[in-house]
Amino acid sequence: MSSPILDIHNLHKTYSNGFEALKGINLQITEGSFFGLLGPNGAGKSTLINSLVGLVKPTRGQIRIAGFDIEKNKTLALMNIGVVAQEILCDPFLSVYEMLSFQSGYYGLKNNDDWIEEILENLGLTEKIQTPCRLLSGGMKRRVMVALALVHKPPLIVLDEPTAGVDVQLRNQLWQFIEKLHQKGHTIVLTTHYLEEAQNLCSEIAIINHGEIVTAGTTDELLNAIEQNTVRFRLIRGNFPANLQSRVLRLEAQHYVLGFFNAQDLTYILNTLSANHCIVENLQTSRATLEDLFIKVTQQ
Ligand SMILES: Nc1ncnc2c1ncn2[C@@H]1O[C@H](COP(=O)(O)OP(=O)(O)OP(=O)(O)O)[C@@H](O)[C@H]1O
Repeated sequence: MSSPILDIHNLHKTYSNGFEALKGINLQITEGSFFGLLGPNGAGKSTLINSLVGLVKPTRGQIRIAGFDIEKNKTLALMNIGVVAQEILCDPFLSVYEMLSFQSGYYGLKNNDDWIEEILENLGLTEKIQTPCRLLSGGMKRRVMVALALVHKPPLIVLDEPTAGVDVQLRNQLWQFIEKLHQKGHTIVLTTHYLEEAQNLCSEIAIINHGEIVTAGTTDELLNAIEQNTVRFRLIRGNFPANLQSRVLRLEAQHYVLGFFNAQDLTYILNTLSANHCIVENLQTSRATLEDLFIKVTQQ
C-alpha cells in the first residue's frame, strides 16, 4: 500500500471566540486516491482545508504533506499541494496570464508557459488570457482560481466546493480536467454538497460533522455497510416466509420492501422465497446512496 500523501494527526482548531471547529481530526489520504470530504454546513471542512495551507492556524495537531510537516518544512509541504479555496481572490487589474505568471514566480518556477497554456486550454480560458480579472464573469473567475492552484503541478489537489454555483458546462469541463490529472497520478481531495457527484467521482469518503470525522472508508464499503439497499416485490403465490419477517422495512401498495446489505444477502432472500414456494412479481432493487449514508450519520 502506498504511503499517505496527506497525513493529519489529532488536529484541533478553536477560533478566537472560543468556538471549537475541529476536535481531533485523524485522516490519512493515500497517494493516487480520489477522496471526498463531506459534511453539512459548518461541519469544519473549510477549516480543515484552510489548515493545510496555513490560511487557518491549528490550535494543535500535525499535518504532513508528501511527508513534509507543514510547521517544520512549510515550503516543501506547500510545493506538494494546490488548494482551490471557496473564496474568489484575484487582483482586478492583472490579466489572467499575469496572475498565473506571478503565481509561478511565487513557487520559483521559470519557463512555466507550456503548462500555463495547457491549464488555460483545459479550463476553457485560452481566449481570456489577456483579460483583466475585473472583466471576467463569476464563473470565469472561479476557473482562474482553479488554474492558480494548479500552476506548480502539485501532486495533491484539494478543491473546496469547486462546482458550487457554476454552470453545467464548467462543471463538466472541470471534472474532465480533474479526472485527467487524477489519471496522471495526482491525488484529488474535494468537498462538495452534491452527494451524487461525490458518489460518482470519489473512491474514498470521509464524513465530518461538528468538527469530528463520523465515518470514513471506501465508498463501496460504506455503502455496503448500511442496510439501505432495498428489494421490492409483490407476492402472488405462497406465504411470506417467517424467517424474512425481520427484513421487512414496510408494506407499500401490496408490495413488500425488504432491506439487504449486499449481493450475497440478496441471494439469500431470493433463495428463501424460492425454498418456500413463493412466486413474486414486479421485483425491483435499489442501491443505498451516499445521501442515505449522509442522512444516517449526520441526522440531516
Ligand atoms: N474565523 C472564525 N471565527 C469563529 N468561528 C468560525 C470562523 N470561521 C469559521 N467558523 C465557524 O467554524 C465552523 C466550521 O466552519 P467551516 O467553514 O469550516 O465549515 P464548512 O464545513 O466548510 O461549512 P460549509 O459547508 O458551509 O462551507 C462554523 O460553525 C463556522 O461558523
